[in-house]
Amino acid sequence: MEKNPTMLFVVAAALVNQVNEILVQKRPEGKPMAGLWEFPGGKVEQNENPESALVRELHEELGITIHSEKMMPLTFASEALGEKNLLLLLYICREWDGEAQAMEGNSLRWVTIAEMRGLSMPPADGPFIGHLARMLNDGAA
Ligand SMILES: Nc1nc2c([nH]c(=O)n2[C@H]2C[C@H](O)[C@@H](COP(=O)(O)OP(=O)(O)OP(=O)(O)O)O2)c(=O)[nH]1
Repeated sequence: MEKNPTMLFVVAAALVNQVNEILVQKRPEGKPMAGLWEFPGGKVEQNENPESALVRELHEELGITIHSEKMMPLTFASEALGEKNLLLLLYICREWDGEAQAMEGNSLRWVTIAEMRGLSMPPADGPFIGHLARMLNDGAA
């Protein structure tokens, strides 16, 4: 990333439970886009790869452990975000260890795709909903 300091590199996960609901969390007050619902995740730090960043973020935010072989790349978004360019990688994951809890006090919700369509989410996340819908309807995930 040193050659491209304007890139904001973020990873996030669509955690899908046994009844095809997806976990979303509310961005807390004081952060950009506060109050919007997002997929759990966060910025990739220096010397991390995307998968280890996602494992770390989900452990910090939700107290769960995911294994890199259980996370499947789903899609990505690339768009301007202030003076930077957000590159947001979305993974889908159906298996993890532990029960998701709001370790950082964020509100959490398990939502269906239909419910997700009614939530206010960051602009980059909009196209993710259609990808997830196709994935879940196909039974491919
Ligand atoms: N986690 C997550 N971030 C998203 C989503 N959609 C989206 O545009 N973003 C953006 C919002 C932020 O600009 C960036 C994530 O940054 P963040 O501040 O939440 O990350 P972080 O957890 O590493 O937080 P921090 O270390 O800066 O406190 O990605 C999403 O669905 N999930």
